[in-house]
Amino acid sequence: MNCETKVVNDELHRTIKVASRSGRARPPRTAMATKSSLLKVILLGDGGVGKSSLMNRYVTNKFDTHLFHTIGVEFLNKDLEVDGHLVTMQIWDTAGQERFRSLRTPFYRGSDCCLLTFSVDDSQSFHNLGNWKKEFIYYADVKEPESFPFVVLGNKLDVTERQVSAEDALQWCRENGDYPYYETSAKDATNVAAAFEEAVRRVLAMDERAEHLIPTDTVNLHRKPRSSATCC
Ligand SMILES: Nc1nc2c(ncn2[C@@H]2O[C@H](COP(=O)(O)OP(=O)(O)OP(=O)(O)O)[C@@H](O)[C@H]2O)c(=O)[nH]1
Repeated sequence: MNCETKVVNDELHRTIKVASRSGRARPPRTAMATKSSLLKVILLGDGGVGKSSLMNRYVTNKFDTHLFHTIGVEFLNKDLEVDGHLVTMQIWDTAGQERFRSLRTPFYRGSDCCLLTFSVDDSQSFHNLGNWKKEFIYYADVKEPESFPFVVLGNKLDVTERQVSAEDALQWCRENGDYPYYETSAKDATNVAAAFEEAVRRVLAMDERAEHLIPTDTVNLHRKPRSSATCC
């Protein structure tokens, strides 16, 4: 793959695990931060739907018609500014083929957003979205799946023969958690940046909500004092 791509080793995996955690356990990023925050965004979906191509298109603006299947995981970083927030998006591309399952699942933990990807010319890849979501929630150990930010991508929009309609995809998104849906083409770059930026917006919105939930230790001033026990 591209020379910027880093094949993840165990040492790096440990570092990433310490840096972030799923289930929104870490403190929220400050609004309008001057320092860049690190966001881990993971691409999941069947083999061949175009996950590596989407990542490469977004980060390097290149497209390759003859990509090898990903084995395990790879990632690329991209710095960007979204709505005044500086972020470094760490995009994790995973192997979609079933035979590489055990090589990809250890890297789900710590993801801030999951991009569930299918190809609009492959109905099976669309029907498998639910399985990808389940696999992610289980291995990432997501504590609150209902509020976890998923974004759905229907890739290969440039192909002429579709097997999945936009209506069906939108319905799946509505019924499974009201997820944003983007139809993309890694080949001609349609909507690729918009989809990744939406992932960042979803994460930042989660953080802002978390900031408003300030836990307070309250004392009930109206509670009757317990009658003092008689001594001896
Ligand atoms: N026409 C078209 N082809 C695409 C598009 N995106 C990817 N492809 C092609 O689809 C094939 C598979 O793309 P990959 O990016 O390797 O797919 P993947 O999901 O990463 O596959 P795995 O690594 O096996 O999980 C390649 O031949 C790409 O050139 C697209 O938007 N349009």
